[in-house]
Amino acid sequence: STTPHHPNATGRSISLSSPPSDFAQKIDVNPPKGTRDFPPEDMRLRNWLFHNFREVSELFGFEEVDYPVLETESLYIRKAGEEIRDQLYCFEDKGNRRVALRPELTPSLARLVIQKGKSVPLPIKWFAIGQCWRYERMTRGRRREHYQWNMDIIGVPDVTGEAELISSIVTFFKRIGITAKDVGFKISSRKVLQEVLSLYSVPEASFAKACIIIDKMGKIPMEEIKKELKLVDLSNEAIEDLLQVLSMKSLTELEEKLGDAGEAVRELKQLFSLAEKFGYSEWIQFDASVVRGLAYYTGIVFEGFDREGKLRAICGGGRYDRLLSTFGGDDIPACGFGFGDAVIIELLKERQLIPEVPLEVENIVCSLDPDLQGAAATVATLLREKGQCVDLVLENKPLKWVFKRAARINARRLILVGKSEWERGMVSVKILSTGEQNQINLDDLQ
Ligand SMILES: CC(=O)Nc1cnc2ccccc2c1
Repeated sequence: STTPHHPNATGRSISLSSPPSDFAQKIDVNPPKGTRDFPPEDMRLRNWLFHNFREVSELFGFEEVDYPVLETESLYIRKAGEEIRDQLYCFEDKGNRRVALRPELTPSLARLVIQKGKSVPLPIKWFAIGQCWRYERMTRGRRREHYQWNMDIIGVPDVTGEAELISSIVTFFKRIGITAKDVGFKISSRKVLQEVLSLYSVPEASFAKACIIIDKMGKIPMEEIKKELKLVDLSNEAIEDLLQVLSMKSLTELEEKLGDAGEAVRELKQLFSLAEKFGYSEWIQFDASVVRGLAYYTGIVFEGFDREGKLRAICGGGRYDRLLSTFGGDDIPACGFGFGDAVIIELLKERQLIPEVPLEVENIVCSLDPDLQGAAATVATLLREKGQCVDLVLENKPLKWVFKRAARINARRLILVGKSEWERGMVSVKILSTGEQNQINLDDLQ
């Protein structure tokens, strides 16, 4: 080139034609606040986790779906005071549209089900694994994105839907080595709340708001809970009664309070009896304090928890029979759950159940002679056409370098293309674990 070159400290030549300021522009190599990169080792663990999500979903006959990470903001505008609404990652795009990065997957599912309408026969059993976003002040230093596994059953009104969903999560836990000693499910129904509030003629509009307030029990002081419940028109009597019911841990106790005629007790009894048939009774318990923090739940709600009580909820879900109709769709019953990718990894670390997911490449192929680079490519292609993984050494490197890389990528075999062998249509194959080395005819290589 014509421009003068002067080696700088690193010995690499700098072309002075570009102004020195170009070199001051070192970008910030970290991802945006609250987000993560997945370098290879982390990506292998994530793939292991998602592979198990997928395998279980397919074991239960569910079909995979996906939606855009960007949705119209109105999909999430609910007036029940949810945290997910306060933290919506929303903005106005260049077409002046109000849009949002999805904070959860269920509204997208509802949108797609309505879009598909009668063309999709019921019951619908869909699953998705998608990245979800929230925007919160970094003061809390919490993550702004996570991946969620969702499974949903649309069109099944009975608690057989919820029983099936819980069975799929139990199946997942078992697959990755988690037992009923490690985690359990707290199960309740929002109909418990509904039936208590109906004793006090609380307006329907207060129901969802009351649920969201009650979901904060244990996270904010009880005085604050009571204050907020008053603000949504609950009388002191109603509040006291409600809090007493929410502390119940047995269905018998609940039945004494509500009687056995209401839907709440009946459905919970049905669910616990189905759990027996599915074989996961030891995993579940009734706990009236479970309401979950999403406004659209209308019936059974459940959450997976770690029995040591160190971690936040592992997963959660329930019945949402009104969501489709609030989006203008038909009155179709639905239930589903969300399972985040963060707490489960914390739990696996706690239990020393994080799997070894090593990089494994069957072969490393290299030529010892610059003139045989093409021959090495031929050998690599031949093996790849047989479905064998090959790391092809792309430059002429000393053997010491090749052995080091072979060890790092966990290669089983080193295929050496040398001049004398190649002339006889042979290559040298070294099994790296034993050191055994043979000369193999190219046609016999597999
Ligand atoms: C533990 C964790 O990462 N939680 C998390 C992270 N990002 C989210 C984003 C949207 C909704 C919920 C979220 C939850």
